[in-house]
Amino acid sequence: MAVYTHVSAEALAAFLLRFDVGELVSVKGIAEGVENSNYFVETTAARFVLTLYEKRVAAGDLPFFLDLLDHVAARGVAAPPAVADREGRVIHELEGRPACLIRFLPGVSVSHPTPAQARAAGAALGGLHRALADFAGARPNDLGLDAWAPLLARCGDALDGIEPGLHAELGRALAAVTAAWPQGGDRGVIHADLFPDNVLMLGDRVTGLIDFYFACTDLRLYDLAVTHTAWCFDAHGERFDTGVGDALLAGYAESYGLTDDDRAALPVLARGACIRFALTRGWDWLNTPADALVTRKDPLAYVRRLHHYERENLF
Ligand SMILES: Nc1ncnc2c1ncn2[C@@H]1O[C@H](COP(=O)(O)OP(=O)(O)OP(=O)(O)O)[C@@H](O)[C@H]1O
Ligand SMILES: N[C@@H](CCO)C(=O)O
Repeated sequence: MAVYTHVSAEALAAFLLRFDVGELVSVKGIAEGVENSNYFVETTAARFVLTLYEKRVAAGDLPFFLDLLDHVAARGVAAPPAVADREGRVIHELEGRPACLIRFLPGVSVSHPTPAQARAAGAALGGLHRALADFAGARPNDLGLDAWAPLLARCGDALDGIEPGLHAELGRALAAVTAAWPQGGDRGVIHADLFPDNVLMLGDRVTGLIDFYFACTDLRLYDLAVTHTAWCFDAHGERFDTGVGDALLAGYAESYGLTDDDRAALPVLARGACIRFALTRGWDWLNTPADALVTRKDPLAYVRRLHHYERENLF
């Protein structure tokens, strides 16, 4: 579930009066997502998503995220900008939380992407990178390479309760990745979490890129590596789909370009991405009660992906 903060109908109707968006017709909590509270809101004029930012999104980062959405939406990326109220404000407070009214985008997230859908997603990521090339904002990646060793230490030996030897295994993998990490390379603002659940599609067409709340400044190709880890395996990380992987890269190459040097950098970046998600999932696994309403994501599904990238070059 992802409705942590309840918004009463009265509070919502009063909130909407600040905007030029007609009157409230219906509201419904959105079950998907784990970070924020989200509601579908329908008014007499249009449909919106109301997001109340919970503890993982720092209020101080909101201007960066909202500027980013505006910037890329203005350049034709299907990303949902926040709606300004009559006084031009986009960040509000509702039920004690920072809140934004976001434009609704059509489409659904696919669970088992086909090559055609992966190609479209790769092209959309390339389009996003083109649109971000002249974006002036910056935000450090607090879940980037430098954060992984401290996070591994914070998880500690408790990781071995998930799978015996996991702490040492991730330590070894991290040492190898750190030693091989690219020294240079094109940096910029990236999405950093473009999983299939953050891409809305109708058929083979991308209709929306959402959930930019991990966006940060890092190596541009790390974004493609993250996307590759998220799109090209079954949910357990057991089976790599070559057709989907090739299509994702082809879509990106058509849209942004992909040199031989880029391809050569991707394997280590993908191993790093696997460590990132194994660690954040591991941390959540160890710190979320098993009976919590939020579904915990399996860290081992990312350890299995890591093994694939360690065994062979998938690029
Ligand atoms: N602009 C939008 N238009 C249409 N649907 C949206 C929009 N934004 C979010 N959604 C819907 O709300 C769901 C949750 O949104 P989102 O992924 O941003 O939540 P979150 O709690 O921040 O996420 P996560 O757990 O993925 O980090 C999405 O899966 C999608 O169904
Ligand atoms: N997309 C991430 C959650 C947000 O970082 C995961 O699947 O682990």
